[in-house]
This record gives sequence, C-alpha cells and structure tokens, in this order.
Amino acid sequence: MFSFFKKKPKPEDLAAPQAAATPIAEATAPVNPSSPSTAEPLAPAAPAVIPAPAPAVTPVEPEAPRKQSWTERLKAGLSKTRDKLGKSLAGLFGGGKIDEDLYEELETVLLTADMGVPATMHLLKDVRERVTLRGLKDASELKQALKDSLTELIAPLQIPLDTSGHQPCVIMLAGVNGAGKTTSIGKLAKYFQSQGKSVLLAAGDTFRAAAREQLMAWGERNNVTVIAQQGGDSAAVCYDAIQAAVARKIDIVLADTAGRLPTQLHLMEEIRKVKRVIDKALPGAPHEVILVLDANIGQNALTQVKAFDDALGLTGLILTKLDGTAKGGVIAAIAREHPVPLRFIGVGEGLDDLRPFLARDYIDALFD
Ligand SMILES: Nc1nc2c(ncn2[C@@H]2O[C@H](COP(=O)(O)OP(=O)(O)OP(=O)(O)O)[C@@H](O)[C@H]2O)c(=O)[nH]1
Repeated sequence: MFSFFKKKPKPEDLAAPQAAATPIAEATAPVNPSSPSTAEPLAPAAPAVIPAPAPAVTPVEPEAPRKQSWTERLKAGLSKTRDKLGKSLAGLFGGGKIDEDLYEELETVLLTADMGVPATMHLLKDVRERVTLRGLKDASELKQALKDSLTELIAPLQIPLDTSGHQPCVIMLAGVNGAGKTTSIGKLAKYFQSQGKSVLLAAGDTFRAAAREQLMAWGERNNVTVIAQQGGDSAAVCYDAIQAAVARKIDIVLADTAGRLPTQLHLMEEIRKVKRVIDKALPGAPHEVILVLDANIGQNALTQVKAFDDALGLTGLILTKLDGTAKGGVIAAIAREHPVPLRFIGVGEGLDDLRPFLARDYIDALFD
C-alpha cells in the first residue's frame, strides 16, 4: 500500500539544505473515476436438454475476508513483544510463593523487554507495594499487580493530540532516516480526513527527491494538496505550505522533514531553522512537533527523544513498527525517563495501522 514510500538515503549522504528553489509544484487530487469495464458478459451456452426444475437453492456467497478490528491488529502487532514478555512471565505467574527469587526473575524479564533500569526499578517497587497492600501471597496473583503498575506508569503518555485550537494546526514531523515519517504522514492525513478535516502536506523532505514525488503521488490519489519544490530547502517549502493553508482555510498542515541523526549537528541546526521559519509564516506554529521513532531501536529511542527534545522542544511522539519488534517495553522507559506524550502508535504498513495510543489497550494487548 505504501510501496511508493520505499526509498532510503544513507544517513551519511544527508547534505545540508540545497539552495535555489525552483517554482512550487502543487499536487491536488482530482481522483479519476475508474473507467467502466469493457468486458463483455459471457453468453450462456444453449441447453441441449431441458432440465427438470431444481428445488430453489440460495447460492452461498463466498465469505469476504473479515477486516480485523484495531484491537485485533494491535494484539497481532504486539505479538513479538507479548511472546517474549508473556512466555517469560507465564513461568513466573504459574503459581507458588511470592518471594525474593520471584522478584529477581521479574527484574530480569522487565529488563530484557527493553524497559530500562529506572522503569524496571520503579515497577518492582510499585509491584511490591501492591502485593503488601492487597495481601497477595500467590505468584498467580502477581500478573494483575504488574498490569496495574505498568498501566499507571505509561498512562501519563496518553494525551491525545488536540488540533482544534488552531486553523491551520501545523504539525511538524522529525526523526532519523527510515523511522517512518513519510509513511506516518500518509496515515495521519487519512486519519484527519476521516474526522472531516481538510489536510495539506508540506513535502519538506527536500533531501530525498523520491520522498517529494511519493508524497505528491499519494496526495493525488487521496485528494490531499501537497506543496513541494524542485530543490529548495525544507524551510521554504514549509513557509509556502503554511501560506497556502492559511489562504485556503485548511485545518491541518503536516510538514515532512528529511531524516537526520541527532549527532549530525549541522542537520539538527537546519531543522531548528525549519521550526523558526514555520513560526515566521504563522506565529505560534508549529503547534505540534512530533518525533517519529522506530520501535526496533529499543533503548536507543530514549537517546533520540532527549536529543530531538533538546533541539526542537517536542510536544509528541509516534512510535512505529511495533509489529516488527519485541521491544515494545521501551514505552515504559520513555514514560519513566523522558516522558513526552505518545500521540500515535504504528503496528503495520496499512493506512489504518496508526492509531492514538491508549495505555490500557496497549497493556491488555501485551498481556492477554
Ligand atoms: N511494519 C511496519 N512498517 C512500517 C511502519 N511504519 C513505517 N513502516 C515502513 O518503514 C519504512 C520507512 O518508512 P518511511 O516513512 O519511508 O520513513 P522516513 O522516516 O520517512 O524515512 P526518511 O525519509 O529516509 O527519513 C517503509 O517501508 C514503511 O512502510 C509500521 O508501523 N510497521
């Protein structure tokens, strides 16, 4: 579905922004109605014998494959983390006494699920308190205590993105190469459109030409305006996009940016400039600065959150590719060590596979 988003520059190829913008290209979306089929229906062959009337039978329609609900996709998406965590915990929660050996094993399990030391220590302390308070004796009762602890820890990250206070609400996306920024923009555009909001995309990843083209092609197919430039720099594209959005009374602007590593200081400076220029185009904007994180990087996600937060002042996170990893526990590490609202999580490549983060659903999908 997102095959056109496939690309990939190497991080070291990332150059400073190009100069000399060529004129703005704009893709709006006249969706072509599909042309009517020209296939002729097959003529039935003439029967040689008149058959006896058969009893009326209602033809059985082949069942269309049922679309999975979000809960099912979330569960399927988190299966790797659940398998790892669940299998280890199943042993612990099997029964027997709650003792120090059990707590020690629990500590190992939490650490190997990429929760990090501070979150693991916090959870152990919290679980111990719950055990004492509830007077729990048997290991089988520990599961609920841990679920409650984890939910309480990550619940503060559940702050849904509210775009209602601004028109346009400008959302800027940042992240390292291949984290899923461009893909997430497509999914977010769909998400906001489904809420009846108008969306405009700023093809601010001017480093990778394919990113611009992919975004424009996607915009055409999905009736979303894309503002792009041949060459030019990211800040200029975002500036033009915001002016266009203001003139057209658009609800949401999604600004893409090129991937960069936090260690590439000149590129971090460049993205700071993009943010400043957005504020010039529309004072107070961007209203949301999102870091897109690939869940596969586990504990490294924390380093990225800290670095991008220092550079840009993050207001939200998107955690993608939870379906491909057993490192879903990193959410607990973020919650404990550097909390930034987790706006959306991605559990697949489909358009519907990005949804607002709900702590309770996440924990249920992880444990049950
Ligand atoms: N399985 C899975 N794949 C995903 C998810 N989100 C994104 N991807 C894939 O990750 C790859 C990279 O995504 P992009 O959106 O191109 O990443 P990007 O951050 O824009 O990359 P750069 O432009 O290089 O910085 C694509 O093949 C996506 O289809 C997800 O939630 N699950």
